[in-house]
Amino acid sequence: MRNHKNAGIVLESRNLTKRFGGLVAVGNMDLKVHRGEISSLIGPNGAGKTTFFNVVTGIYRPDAGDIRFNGAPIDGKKPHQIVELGIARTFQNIRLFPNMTCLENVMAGQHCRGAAGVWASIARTAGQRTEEKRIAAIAAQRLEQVGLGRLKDELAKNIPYGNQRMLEIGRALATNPRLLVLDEPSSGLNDRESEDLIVFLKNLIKEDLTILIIEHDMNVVMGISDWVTVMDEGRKIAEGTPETVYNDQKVIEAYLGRDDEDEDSGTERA
Ligand SMILES: Nc1ncnc2c1ncn2[C@@H]1O[C@H](COP(=O)(O)OP(=O)(O)OP(=O)(O)O)[C@@H](O)[C@H]1O
Repeated sequence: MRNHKNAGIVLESRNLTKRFGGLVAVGNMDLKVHRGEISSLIGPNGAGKTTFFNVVTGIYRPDAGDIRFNGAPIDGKKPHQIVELGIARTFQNIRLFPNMTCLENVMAGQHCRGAAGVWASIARTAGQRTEEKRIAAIAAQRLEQVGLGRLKDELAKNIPYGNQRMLEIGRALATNPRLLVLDEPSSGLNDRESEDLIVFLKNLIKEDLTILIIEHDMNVVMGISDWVTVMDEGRKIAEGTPETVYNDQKVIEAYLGRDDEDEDSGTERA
């Protein structure tokens, strides 16, 4: 049985389906994310994980099924509305503004949340200057939190890759989310950076935050997750504690492919 840290369900999808033409990228996905936990979504390439995230964060409308955030339906809402409701995300391929400073990148995250929008803020009308200062102060705090305070005036394109990943997380945090959705945050990080990321994320959930993460690195998955859901070919094929899932035959087969390879090599999947 699952031993929940907290009984509340932050995010729930029921029968969620997204098709691309004849391809069922996500099919009848039921998923529950519990408050204050780190839930991982794993599965082989093309399993439908990012598509699931894209539906949750409003990039795609689902073809069927529904999604609830804190009990209220969110399917069909626009990405900025979903941010306003308290879901922030990062992307598999880093999406920063390369020619803006680190501080400006994090500030942009908050502007996306505000009613005025980023373009109005860039225009810097008199009435917005105070707001601008407030936003800069919050952004500076978030930069410190992700360990990049000293780089605030550097252009995003000039900082190391691992720092860019943390900058994206800082930008997401600046929207003050209740649920942080991270698409392969350890991708491209070295072992040391991945370990630091695990510690960082574990500390984050102590702040009453919930995390849903797509992750390929099994060391990260095992080290971080309270609960793991496994997708393959658009479907949920398993869920449970990291240990349960890691030893699940269906999961081992999904990672190895469905040919009759050496069965002992199941422990090598990652
Ligand atoms: N915009 C799109 N148009 C058509 N097909 C798409 C689109 N996005 C994803 N797909 C297809 O949907 C399926 C699921 O893709 P998705 O990117 O969600 O998988 P994934 O589990 O995130 O994979 P990976 O781990 O490689 O990122 C794949 O077959 C993919 O080719």
